Amino acid sequence: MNPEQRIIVPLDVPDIASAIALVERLPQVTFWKVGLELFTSTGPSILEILKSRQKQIFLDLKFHDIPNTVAGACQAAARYGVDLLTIHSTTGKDALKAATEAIQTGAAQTSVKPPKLIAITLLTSISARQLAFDLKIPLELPEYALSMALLAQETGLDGAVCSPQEVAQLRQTCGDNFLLVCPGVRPTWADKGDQKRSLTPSQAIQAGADYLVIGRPITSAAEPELAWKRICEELAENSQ
Ligand SMILES: O=C(O)c1cc(=O)[nH]c(=O)n1[C@@H]1O[C@H](COP(=O)(O)O)[C@@H](O)[C@H]1O
Repeated sequence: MNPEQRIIVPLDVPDIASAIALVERLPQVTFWKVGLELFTSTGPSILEILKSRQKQIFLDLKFHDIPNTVAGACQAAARYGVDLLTIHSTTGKDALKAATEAIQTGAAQTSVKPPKLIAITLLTSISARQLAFDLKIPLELPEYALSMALLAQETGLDGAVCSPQEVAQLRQTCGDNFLLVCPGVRPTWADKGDQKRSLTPSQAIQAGADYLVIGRPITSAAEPELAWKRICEELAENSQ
């Protein structure tokens, strides 16, 4: 895979017109993420639009509910024929297991490939301090993120979403066949915004990420195509 194909750009926009405008402005992007904002606003029509343009789709709905509800949602999502789908590790073993079974059922109903189901370990907007003092988790952050990834792996999920700061450890422990997707990635020249545990795109790839989710550094740039190009050039330079 060339470095550009490792970048997933989120369509974090409020409506379908803005989503189409962004997709048309960045024709080089092969992998788009549809998340809570856009899917809640447009429903599945945006997925059909992306598919008609031969794009890969990360449907990032971050499911978090009881096993029965999560299974129903996963089954429905898998019918769309998307490439990646998210669920929180903290739904627990029963819900994760139910989800892995449900995506097979859903995909079979529409004769599509099941999505890769990946687990959120710990949102990249949470700092070590917030984990300890707000969420009252009595573990060091890297240990917590790793335990959430291992829970997902043991339950049969395809991979995990983690911050670039934890990806090396997860790669080492979970092995090469476990898909690792890193949001919270920031080039040196971009604002961190609400991301708390970031590294640069090159650092994240070198640490073992399969895919990077990079949003605002590209989508909020005055000229998104130039920001995209700059990131791709930095990745290419550092992959030699
Ligand atoms: O699942 C995700 O993609 C995700 C998980 C996570 O822990 N942190 C995180 O930022 N994301 C998503 O990654 C994207 C990051 O966007 P930027 O911060 O603009 O680069 C957003 O669409 C988030 O919803």
